[in-house]
Amino acid sequence: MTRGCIPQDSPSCPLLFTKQKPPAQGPGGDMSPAIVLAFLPLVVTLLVRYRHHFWLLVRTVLLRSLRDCLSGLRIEERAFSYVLTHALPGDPGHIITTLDHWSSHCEYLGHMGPVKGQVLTRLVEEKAPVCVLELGTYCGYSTLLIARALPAGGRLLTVERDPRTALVAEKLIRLAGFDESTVELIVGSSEEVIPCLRTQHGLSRAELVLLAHRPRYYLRDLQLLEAHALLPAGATVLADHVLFPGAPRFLQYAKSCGHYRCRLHHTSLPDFPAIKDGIAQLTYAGPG
Ligand SMILES: C[S@@+](CC[C@H](N)C(=O)[O-])C[C@H]1O[C@@H](n2cnc3c(N)ncnc32)[C@H](O)[C@@H]1O
Repeated sequence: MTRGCIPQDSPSCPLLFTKQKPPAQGPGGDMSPAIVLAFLPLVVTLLVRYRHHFWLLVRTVLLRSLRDCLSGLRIEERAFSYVLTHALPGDPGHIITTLDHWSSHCEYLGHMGPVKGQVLTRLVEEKAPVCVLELGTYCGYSTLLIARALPAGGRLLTVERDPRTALVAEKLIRLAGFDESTVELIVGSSEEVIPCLRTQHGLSRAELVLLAHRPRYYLRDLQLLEAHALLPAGATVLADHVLFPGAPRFLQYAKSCGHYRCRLHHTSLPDFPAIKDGIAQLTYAGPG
């Protein structure tokens, strides 16, 4: 192998007469093995302590990306194919349990899951809302939970930003047997959709709102709902994932602004009981 440079000990090398700099060391290049060994217990402790988070990362990022590349489909599309071949059309409960089964045994879906699902179902049944608004449809799992618990004549508007995900959710919702008059799927970003809900979708108030899109947008969207007078006094706002990944500014606002009564349902991520999470339940006292 030849390399295109002048050997440094050659008489023609100009560097021979100048003081040579030591070659640059890479990061940690001159680190003694003793220092490396000193950090080893810390690294091992972190790996052991956060092994569940590490495994979650592997399942939701690495394995998912690999399967996306190999199949040419996205996870929601693969989940829908499974539902088509394994679930009973027209039976939302069966479709919901089929998605749970697929997520536990095949690929981690990152949906709400059965434990949080029970909290949601119980609240919808208890509050019997005429109108529900959901932000963050994803594949339609929580949409089906809400839709099947609605009182007769109840209506659900669900908002999904990603058109390809929304296409899957639309098919799943219709497969479960809900028509447009019961469940309307709106494709768009929450911040653009909320100001048009009254004029374009005939929603004057939502007695129950599920925030399930991105925790970092919860506060912004809650304030948008307030500003557009879409929350009647007594309305329930449920917010998923307030502890993991977490919505500290949203919780802080809800607890301190004086307009909400706040309750936290402690749960965990589906299939990861060691990763603690929570659903916040706010009760709106009205603007006064
Ligand atoms: C965690 S998933 C929702 C899970 C779903 N509620 C379930 O359990 O089946 C979040 C979804 O919100 C959507 N999303 C993110 N930001 C959004 C926004 N600003 N407006 C509407 N949808 C959004 C994402 O595309 C994703 O599909």
